[in-house]
Amino acid sequence: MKIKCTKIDSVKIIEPTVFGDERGFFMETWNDKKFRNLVSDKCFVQDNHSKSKKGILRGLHFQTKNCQGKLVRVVQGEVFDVAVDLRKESNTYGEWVGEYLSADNKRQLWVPEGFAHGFLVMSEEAEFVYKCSDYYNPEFEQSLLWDDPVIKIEWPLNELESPILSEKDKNGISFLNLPKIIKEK
Ligand SMILES: Cc1cn([C@H]2C[C@H](O)[C@@H](COP(=O)(O)OP(=O)(O)O[C@H]3O[C@H](C)C(=O)[C@H](O)[C@H]3O)O2)c(=O)[nH]c1=O
Repeated sequence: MKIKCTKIDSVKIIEPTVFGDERGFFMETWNDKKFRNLVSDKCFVQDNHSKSKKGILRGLHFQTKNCQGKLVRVVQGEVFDVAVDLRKESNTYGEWVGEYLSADNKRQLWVPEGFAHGFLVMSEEAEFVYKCSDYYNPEFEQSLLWDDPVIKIEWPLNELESPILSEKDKNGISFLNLPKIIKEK
């Protein structure tokens, strides 16, 4: 596996080693020992899987308690995946990074705790799977506005007027009104 840096120090791109043959391909999508040695000492407690149609934007979500680190990848289609640094002590606080993840490029993104995360579906359909370093805690889940005027994420909307959002995401909070992110478990 290859680990690549992004413009935010702790957000990493992971390119797994793909073994192709006449049957198709094989790859290790997660190996605890390699992940801990090369990426982060976090362990995972929950796997998630979602399917979305083109133009859907899920996010930008974060939890103010039980903050979740996420190892994300796409198993069908393509998304533009975004992480926003919400760690007040970070020198990249309020900055974002975006990467195209697809079933074809097999790239993964490590989104550490303390980030808001979301993605825009670029293909007709996309299936998104990811590992989380803590449990879902709806009581402490927040949605940061996808088009926050301070963060200024450059979503590749292309011909889309605006993305398709859940009611929760339509009513997200602005960066300037962020609650204190609580690190405790
Ligand atoms: C996240 C989650 C949701 N749910 C239930 C709650 C709702 O009844 C239903 C759909 O939830 P939601 O609309 O929040 O799903 P997404 O919009 O895909 O949320 C995710 O979107 C972005 C991409 C993220 O990074 C987060 O992991 C996650 O918040 O699943 C659960 O039961 N467990 C869970 O861990």
